[in-house]
Amino acid sequence: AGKPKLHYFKTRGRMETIRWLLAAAGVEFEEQYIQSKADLEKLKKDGFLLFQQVPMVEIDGMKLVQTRAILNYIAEKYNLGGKDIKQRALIDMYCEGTMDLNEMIIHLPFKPADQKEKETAAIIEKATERYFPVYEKVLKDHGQDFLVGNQLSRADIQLLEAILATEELKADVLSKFPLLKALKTRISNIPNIKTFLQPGSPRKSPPDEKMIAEAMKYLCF
Ligand SMILES: N[C@@H](CCC(=O)N[C@@H](CS(=O)(=O)O)C(=O)NCC(=O)O)C(=O)O
Repeated sequence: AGKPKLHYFKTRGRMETIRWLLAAAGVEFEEQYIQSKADLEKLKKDGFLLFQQVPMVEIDGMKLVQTRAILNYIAEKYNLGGKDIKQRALIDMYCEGTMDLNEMIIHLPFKPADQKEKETAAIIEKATERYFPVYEKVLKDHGQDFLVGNQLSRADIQLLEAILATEELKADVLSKFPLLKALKTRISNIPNIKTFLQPGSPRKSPPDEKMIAEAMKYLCF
């Protein structure tokens, strides 16, 4: 089978975590950017979008949609989903938490300008009062280099993505979380992830005003 092909906008949005997992697994992928309403309508008309939505990933002869389903497939295929049913349950719990935080962050740019400051403060509050304390305690109690078992899983990768996105909102957000700081350094230095964090990789930059205005034209948030 050829390389996976990702169908989405040239933005982070819901596709960015999929890019992270594929990159961490060392899997090269192609991207077909949706750059107009017509592009999206064509995918829908051609019957490629099961629920008329993107992300859509062409992989192993399938056209997968639904972000979680795509992430689950990639994690399973590339051994990032845990070794047994209990590890899988922990990984699912931790990933749902980081996806809840990440969901707030990806919707922030679409909030009205006069609500941005309040919304950003709410995200920082949730990150530092609800989410990061959980992962800090997990690392403390688990006593390993990774959140689950003693090997890299999607839980570590998705947490790193959420940490970096939160730091873009407030650079010192990890100031009270030494174990998360150490995890960030460890995971960022894993070769495939280090490469993904270098300029020129498929990693997308934070959304800018122009991108948002464009996306608003054909997205219904
Ligand atoms: N539950 C879906 C939601 C997908 C979704 O809402 N996609 C939006 C684009 S984005 O919000 O992910 O940027 C879409 O295709 N909207 C077009 C439409 O719904 O017609 C998932 O997780 O993939």
